[in-house]
Amino acid sequence: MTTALCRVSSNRMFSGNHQRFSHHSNVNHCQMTFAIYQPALASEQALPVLYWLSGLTCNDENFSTKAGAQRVADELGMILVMPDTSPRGDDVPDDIHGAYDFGLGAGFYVNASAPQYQNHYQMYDYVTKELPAIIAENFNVTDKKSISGHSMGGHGALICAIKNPGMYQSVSAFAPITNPMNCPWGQKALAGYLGDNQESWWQWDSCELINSLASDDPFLALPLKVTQGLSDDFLNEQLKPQALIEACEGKGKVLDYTAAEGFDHSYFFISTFIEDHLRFHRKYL
Ligand SMILES: N[C@@H](CCC(=O)N[C@@H](CSC=O)C(=O)NCC(=O)O)C(=O)O
Repeated sequence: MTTALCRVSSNRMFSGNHQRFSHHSNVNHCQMTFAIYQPALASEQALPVLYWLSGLTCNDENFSTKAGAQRVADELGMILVMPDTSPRGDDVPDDIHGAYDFGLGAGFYVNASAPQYQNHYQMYDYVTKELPAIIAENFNVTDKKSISGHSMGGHGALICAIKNPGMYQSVSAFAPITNPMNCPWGQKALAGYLGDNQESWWQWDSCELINSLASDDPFLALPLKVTQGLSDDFLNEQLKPQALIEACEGKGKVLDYTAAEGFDHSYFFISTFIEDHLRFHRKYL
């Protein structure tokens, strides 16, 4: 079924255009907005896509305006697609206290099964199925795609890659929440979106998913890069990079891990390392 796109804005940027579109989402049952950066080269040939998943409190504009990714994407001939982090709208339920770490701006890229959230919070299906189909239908893209993200979105990128062998050429993350079953942000999100019965939680936890992989799982050969600031205020309580390192080691998975001295959790950190990540992905796209 064709999805009607409504152009929200269009700005010339480097050789190409940074644009925002809204559309009805059939999986989230609401209007969604995404951003896309297309180098001018996209008018001559199909280009590969890097999907970027942002973190808590973000919409499509944080990465677009703060990371400085478009200049490098332009040089490398890559399209960037930047979805929102949750469903939106007056009838979309939020955190009951309006907290920043659940509900609006905090969809965690899972498919909710809890009755009060399952109608709208299907962000995993949105970023892995509905949005890629919309992009393929409306833009000049190849079938090559990679995925990256920050914090909640870094974890989102990891689970999308682990759960979809063959879909992505590479995956990377900035300061990802690695083990949501074992940190306050993750426990709150999984309890809220999936319910208190923890039996299904592991299916949305990157470390647990890696632990469950067979020795010949294609994810174990997928290029994976993670950069973590060592002055990140969330490092020990929420992010726990060691859990991911150990999960990868347990499966003999190569992880290109950089511990960046002095960097925090902000977009100052992301903007410093985004070029490294885009060049990393371009090698595989
Ligand atoms: N209370 C803080 C925490 C929110 C925060 O730091 N959000 C990060 C992502 S954290 C994990 O998913 C973020 O990207 N913020 C947006 C930005 O533009 O920096 C707060 O409300 O700031």
